[in-house]
Amino acid sequence: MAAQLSKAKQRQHAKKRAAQVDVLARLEGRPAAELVRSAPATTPWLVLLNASYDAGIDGAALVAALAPLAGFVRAEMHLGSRPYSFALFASPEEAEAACEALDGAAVPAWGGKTALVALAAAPPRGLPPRPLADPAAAASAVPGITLFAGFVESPDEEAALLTSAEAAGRAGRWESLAQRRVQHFGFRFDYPLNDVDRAAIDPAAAAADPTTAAAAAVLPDWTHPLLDRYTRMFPDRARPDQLTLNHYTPGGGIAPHTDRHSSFLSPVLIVSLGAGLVMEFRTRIRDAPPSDSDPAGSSSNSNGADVANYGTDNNAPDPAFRTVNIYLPPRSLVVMDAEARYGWEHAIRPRKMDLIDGLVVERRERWSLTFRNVRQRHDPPCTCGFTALCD
Ligand SMILES: O=C(O)CCC(=O)C(=O)O
Ligand SMILES: [Fe+2]
Repeated sequence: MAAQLSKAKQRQHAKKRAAQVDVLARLEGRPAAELVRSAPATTPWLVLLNASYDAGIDGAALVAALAPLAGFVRAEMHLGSRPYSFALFASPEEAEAACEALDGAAVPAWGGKTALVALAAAPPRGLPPRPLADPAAAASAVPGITLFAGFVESPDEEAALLTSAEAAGRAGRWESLAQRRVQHFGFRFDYPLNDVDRAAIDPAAAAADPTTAAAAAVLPDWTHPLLDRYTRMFPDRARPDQLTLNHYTPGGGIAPHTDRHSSFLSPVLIVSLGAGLVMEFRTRIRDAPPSDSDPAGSSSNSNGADVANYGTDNNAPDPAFRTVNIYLPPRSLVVMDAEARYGWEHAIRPRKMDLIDGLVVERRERWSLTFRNVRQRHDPPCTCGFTALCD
């Protein structure tokens, strides 16, 4: 520990540290001796006893204190409800030197807070799984998901899209829902009715080409470069004719749902703007009994207008479902097709932060463009076979 402390301060520090070790042992459900040890280090892990998102330190602040220390590899945080985090070093010796340097030091990146640090007796257990960020991993975990980072080609293009979206909003188009606000283009989704309104939004355009409603649906000019790009990537696919623009502030979200099968065809496209975010995908485990947070035992096929009911823990996955978290970076496109479109639900948990690469990152305002093709009366009905989710 920082050597310059007086004897009295050292005693005080040791007491605080012991109290935090007790908290660690209680929350981890293991004796302290299995969790922390005194020198020499036998593992390359440190326990940062009083540094976590709940303790007021986010991922960036945590790393700011650790990155200058020799051999620092990475940190592992919990999303919430723990006062501690973990740090991995390249060797036990480097972990020990880092512990010596940091324990008892006032850390500027933590607002001057005094660090309480211990050598870990074993690697951490029970860390939350990292959201998938790699497109290949996402595609194999949720069949039918294709993630394209950098679909919107530059921050400038992103800023221009957001300016256009905001301008449309100033024209009074925002519709406020429980945890987000939306604007519809082409065709409007009627949440109380739980179906798309098949009368195209732009009646003049519809009158100009009354042959098919799809041809008459007009998406705003500012979306055309994105749709052209998508059509070049997937020349065999129909050009989307419906857009829902969603706007979320931190803490907002969307309940688990599948975009209504009878309202929309496949695929569904989501472009993320302004900020990235972790999206939850889930599919019911066959034969799992209905859980408390899903009392009817039925999944929503509602286009996500309602407020999510996650029971007591806002972050715990529902055991009745196989759940996969995928990080959607800003400017990315995710295409949900096949099983991902029809057999899985997607959701955004209403919280203010996400766990990205082991670090808690505060959410920022996010806009998403959800492009779809309306299932018109002349289209065949859905025959997906995912009966629980199909209307
Ligand atoms: O904002 C998002 O990324 C999801 C939106 C969505 O699921 C929807 O509009 O149906
Ligand atoms: Fe959706």
